[in-house]
Amino acid sequence: MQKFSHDTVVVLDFGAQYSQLIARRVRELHVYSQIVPYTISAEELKQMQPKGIIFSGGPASVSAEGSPRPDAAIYDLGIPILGICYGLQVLSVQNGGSVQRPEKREYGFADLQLLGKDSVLLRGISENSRVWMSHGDSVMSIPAGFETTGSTFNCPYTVIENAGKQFYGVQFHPEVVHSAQGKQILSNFVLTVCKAATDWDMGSFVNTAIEDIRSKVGDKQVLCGLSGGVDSAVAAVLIHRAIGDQLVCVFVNNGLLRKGEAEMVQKVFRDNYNIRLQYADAEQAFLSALHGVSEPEAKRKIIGKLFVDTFYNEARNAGEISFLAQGTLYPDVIESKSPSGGPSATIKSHHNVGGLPEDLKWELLEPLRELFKDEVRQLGRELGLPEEMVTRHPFPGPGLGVRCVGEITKERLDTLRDVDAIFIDEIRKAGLYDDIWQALACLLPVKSVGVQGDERTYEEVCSLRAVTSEDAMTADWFRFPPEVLQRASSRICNEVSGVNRVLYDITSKPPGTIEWE
Ligand SMILES: Nc1ncnc2c1ncn2[C@@H]1O[C@H](COP(=O)(O)OP(=O)(O)OP(=O)(O)O)[C@@H](O)[C@H]1O
Ligand SMILES: O=c1[nH]c(=O)c2[nH+]cn([C@@H]3O[C@H](COP(=O)(O)O)[C@@H](O)[C@H]3O)c2[nH]1
Ligand SMILES: NC(=O)CC[C@H](N)C(=O)O
Ligand SMILES: [Mg+2]
Repeated sequence: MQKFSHDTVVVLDFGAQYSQLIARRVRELHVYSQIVPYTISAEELKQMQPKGIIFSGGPASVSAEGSPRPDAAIYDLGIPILGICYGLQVLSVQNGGSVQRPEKREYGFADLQLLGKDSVLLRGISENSRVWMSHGDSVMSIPAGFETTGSTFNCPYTVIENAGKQFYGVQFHPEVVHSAQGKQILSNFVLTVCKAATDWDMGSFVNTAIEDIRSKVGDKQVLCGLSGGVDSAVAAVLIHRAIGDQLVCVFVNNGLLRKGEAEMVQKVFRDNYNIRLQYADAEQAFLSALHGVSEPEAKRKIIGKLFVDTFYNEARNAGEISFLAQGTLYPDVIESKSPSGGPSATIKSHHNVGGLPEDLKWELLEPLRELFKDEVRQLGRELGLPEEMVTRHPFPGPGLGVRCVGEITKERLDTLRDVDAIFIDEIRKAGLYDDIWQALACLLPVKSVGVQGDERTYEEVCSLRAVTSEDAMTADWFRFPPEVLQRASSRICNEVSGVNRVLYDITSKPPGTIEWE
């Protein structure tokens, strides 16, 4: 590991769903941040010379045997540390404090009481500031040299510190928006305690990313899966800036695309960019492999593998390929598996992460892997991508395959394409497209009885979904004016043959996910 080129705060990942959110909050302060696995040695960290270290939360209990511990020599590096939740607990235990699981767990909101001590970490924080908790274990005694600066009703040691050593710990999660002054606390740590320089922005991300891509790729060839979505478009333009014609893009028509999409994507790219683009018509291969499959993870694995097979096929016409580039973002990674191979839970295998074959014969090039969607949009603007491209709703690689709930057939896909097109059209006509993070339609594996023109019908049911979100990690259902849903519903039943019932999905994430499968 080399020294970072910017002042950096590293996040030691203990498997929290929120690790990358911590990094992103630090970047919002214009300080570079990167996640590293908790297993990193103190020696490696020393070489990287971070200005500060944040210990993330994590699902384990510090009292459990084999629970994750950082290298204890980290405490001798003289680098400021902030422990969050599990991070606080591990910091306490390794320095001589104790942690136990009390009867009462604490999930949700709490009011932070300040204990009247002058704490740099708590500067500007108000009495009873709302904080968000999610823990079963609690610190029961703090290490020698530490003092408590904040508490809550259920948790006496909510904020602890050893100001001399610049070690801090908080039991709540300052990185989530529900902690009202969380940003201020992170800013106090990063800017005041660590004194990190605020020299990071998307412009410097572009320069660093271009340098990284050049040094990784050398004079080799890269194949990039281009979907027409914002992530792969940004990745392709960024990589093209770095290595020019060593890049070839492949757009796969997997038969699971939306109405008119294949034509549209090719046109936008051929009209606007001078990037080599190959079109792969793989509809038959995808549909026959998916025939009779309805289990979501099985579908995802099949689709992931077929994407790669298609890329291999296309590579034959593209020269000697060494890298597969994808527009993978952080939320794709965290839901599929822990970024550091650590202990977080698998929610679903995103086709471009958990769905990739283990013996992929090319190296991966994923320059956006650490970023969230809104950061990628910012980057797209920085790179001059057209606004309609930058603001497009996300569309998953497995496409309508995971929206045709149950069995996938060409006929059901065509029906779904028509439903989707009407829904999106009505959203655009109502001027709501940009207020919504993502809108989608699913076809459900049930039929319902209806009456049309005095005749009994027994046909498919579709479900419409629209959500608001910041980063796809959590989402809420969009509150439509009723007339928009009404227009969409009557147009769908009138214009799409084979559908006689329309539902609107009012599930947030969690407990739902955005896609149905
Ligand atoms: N039809 C496709 N052809 C080629 N590559 C694809 C296709 N669909 C997805 N991919 C690859 O998988 C990656 C992940 O897909 P994902 O949908 O997350 O990103 P995206 O399509 O680029 O952007 P968005 O999230 O806005 O839809 C893409 O960046 C791209 O590399
Ligand atoms: O490229 C992708 N490949 C996938 O396999 C995949 N699965 C979900 N998504 C998109 O990710 C976001 C979060 O989706 P979920 O709440 O359904 O997990 C939403 O924006 C989903 O559309 C995918 N994107
Ligand atoms: N969110 C967390 O980091 C939780 C820490 C630990 N697993 C607990 O339940 O207390
Ligand atoms: Mg997409």
